[in-house]
Amino acid sequence: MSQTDSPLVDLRCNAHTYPDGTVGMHDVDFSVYPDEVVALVGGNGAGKSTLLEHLNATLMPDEGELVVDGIAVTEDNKPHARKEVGFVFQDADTQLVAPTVLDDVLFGLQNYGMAGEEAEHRAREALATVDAAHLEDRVPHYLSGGEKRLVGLAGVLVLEPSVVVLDEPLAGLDPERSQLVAQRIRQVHKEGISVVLSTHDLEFAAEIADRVCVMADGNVVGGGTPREVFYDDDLLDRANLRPPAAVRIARDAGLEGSTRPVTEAELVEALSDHETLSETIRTESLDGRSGD
Ligand SMILES: Nc1ncnc2c1ncn2[C@@H]1O[C@H](COP(=O)(O)OP(=O)(O)OP(=O)(O)O)[C@@H](O)[C@H]1O
Repeated sequence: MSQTDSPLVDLRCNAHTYPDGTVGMHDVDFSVYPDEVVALVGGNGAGKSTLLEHLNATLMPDEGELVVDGIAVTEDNKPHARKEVGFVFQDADTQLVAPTVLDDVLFGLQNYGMAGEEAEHRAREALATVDAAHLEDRVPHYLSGGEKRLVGLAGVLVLEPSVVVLDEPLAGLDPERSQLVAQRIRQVHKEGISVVLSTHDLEFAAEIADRVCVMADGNVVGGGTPREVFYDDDLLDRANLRPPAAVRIARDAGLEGSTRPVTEAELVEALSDHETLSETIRTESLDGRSGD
C-alpha cells in the first residue's frame, strides 16, 4: 500500500440523505489507494453500507464528489465507476439474476458489449479464480450462502476492476466457508486489486486489513493500522466496539507495551517470546541467587 500514490477512488460526501429523510452518512472524506485492503468497522447503523455504496456510485452524495481513476463520476458516466469498482453485495440475491451461474457472470460482460467465445472464456476464468468453476450450470438462487458470495465475487472480477468492495463478506457463513471466502479475498488483493470491505468481525479485520476505518453515527471517527486502532480504547468506545480477542488476551498477559499483537498468530508468537523471556529472567535470577 502506498498513500503517496494517487487514490483510485476519492469520495467527498457532505451528506447522504435517504428518500425518507434519514441521514445515512455525513462529512465523509474517504480514499482508496492502490494495493491496499481497507476494513470499515462500526456498530449497526454506523453508515458502513452507505459509505461502501458510494464507492461505485450506487448511491451519490447530496453534495460532494466521487472521483474514480481520476475521472469525476456524474449521472452520465456511472458505468465507468461500476466497472472500475466492483461491488459484492451482502445479499447476493440482489446481485445474481440470471438463470445459471455462467449466465450471471456473462451478464456483466454483456453490459459492457462483450459476448461470444471470448466472453465465455473470461467468465469461466473468473469462476475458476474463486474455485467456483463446478457451479457454472447451477441456478444462482439455490446456491448456499458461501457459494453465492463466491459467484458474486466472480461476477465483479470478470470486469477486471481496480477496486473490489464487499459488504459484510463473511456474514452468515460457517467457519469453513468464512475461511474460503477470506482466502479468495486475499488472493484478489495479491493480484493487485485494492479491497474495501465492511465487517463486524474484528478478528477478521485484524487479519486482513492494512488499514481500518472506524465509523459511528454516519461518520468516519478514526482510523489507522489494525495495531493503532485496536489498542485505541477511546476510539473503540466511541464506536461501541470491543477489541479483538488477541488484544484482550495480550493485555491480560501484560504484553500490551511490547509487540501489541492483534491477530491470533501474533499473539501466539508474542506469548512464546514472553515465556522465553520469563524463563531467561527466572534462570538468571536463580543463577544470581546461587552465586550469593
Ligand atoms: N434505504 C434506506 N432508507 C432509509 N434509511 C436507511 C436506508 N439504508 C440505511 N438507512 C439508514 O442509514 C443509517 C446507516 O445505515 P447503514 O446500513 O449504512 O449502516 P451499517 O453500518 O452498514 O449498519 P449494519 O452494520 O447494521 O449493516 C442507518 O440509520 C440506517 O437506518
